[in-house]
Amino acid sequence: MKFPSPSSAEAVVSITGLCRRFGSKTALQEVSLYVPRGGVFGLVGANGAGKTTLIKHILGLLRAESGSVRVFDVDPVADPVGVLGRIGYLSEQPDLPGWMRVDELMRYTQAFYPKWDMAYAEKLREQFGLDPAARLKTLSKGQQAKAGLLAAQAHRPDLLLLDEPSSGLDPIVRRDILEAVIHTVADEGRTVFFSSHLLEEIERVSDHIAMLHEGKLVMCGSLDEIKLQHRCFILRFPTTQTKPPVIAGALSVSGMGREWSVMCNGARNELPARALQMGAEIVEERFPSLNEIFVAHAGVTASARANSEEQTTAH
Ligand SMILES: Nc1ncnc2c1ncn2[C@@H]1O[C@H](COP(=O)(O)OP(=O)(O)OP(=O)(O)O)[C@@H](O)[C@H]1O
Repeated sequence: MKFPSPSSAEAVVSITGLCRRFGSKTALQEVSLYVPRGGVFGLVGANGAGKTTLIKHILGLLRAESGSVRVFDVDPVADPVGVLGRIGYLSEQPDLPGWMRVDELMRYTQAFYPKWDMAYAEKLREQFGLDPAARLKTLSKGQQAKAGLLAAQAHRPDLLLLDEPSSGLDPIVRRDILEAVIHTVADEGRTVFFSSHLLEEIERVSDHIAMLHEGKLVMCGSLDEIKLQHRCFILRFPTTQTKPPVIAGALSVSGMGREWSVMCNGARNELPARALQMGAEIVEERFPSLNEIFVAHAGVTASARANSEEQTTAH
């Protein structure tokens, strides 16, 4: 699947045809995506979709099996110091030294980053309500996530990379973390790359999104464009349809009897005429939620795989 790409000068991350297998398991298959400079880029996908594997390639922790990965137009495996010095990274389970106090963590992390901004770190510490004297192992899961975010953010990285940063946290801590993320972007020219399996979270904070499903990129683009391109129609047929009607341009069709819900991607002007030709009337037209869009695209991938498996078995 091809998606529009900015020029490499505009892209903070530029991934082309990336494939990765672990034994017989394909974790990433021909993934190409471009993260533009500035704004929040949300990577969404169910558990096991390949999000962490993709992030590990951006960090240079995994070498591309095939395809290429460029971060700031540099290969992160060939130049880890050059790339990692400009990235702030927070993983799903931040690996913090439990014996350290919060203020020690701040001084310790400062040693790794020449651009560390202690005044900004202090501001974040206060904003997150972290006691400077508290040992990290005594902090709650939410407080540990905030301490990890502080350490990832206070050197004002060009790219803040967050792998499921709010996984397992309560709604208030999630909100605090997302707000800190949005403020990071308000710092001129900074980019946040944020992975989550929570679509509503991605929808709330992202300007651009990419959707991974079973290692494949099923959609990528600006959130506004994606939402505008998709449309849902409820069609009513004069008679009961015993199987889903085949409508050119439909991404997904669901329903039963006389009423069927049809989602289209880019064919919204043509679809009403096609429905009319089939004798159906449109009883409702609306914008689908991001969740509905994701499910429709994931379903297309699943049925394409089932078809190709059927063809392989037939040969
Ligand atoms: N080191 C590894 N060895 C074997 N299989 C792996 C390894 N790392 C990842 N995988 C497999 O690759 C697939 C993608 O895993 P990945 O962790 O990238 O998904 P994810 O989208 O981040 O999932 P989650 O939301 O659960 O963290 C999974 O099927 C996983 O089991």
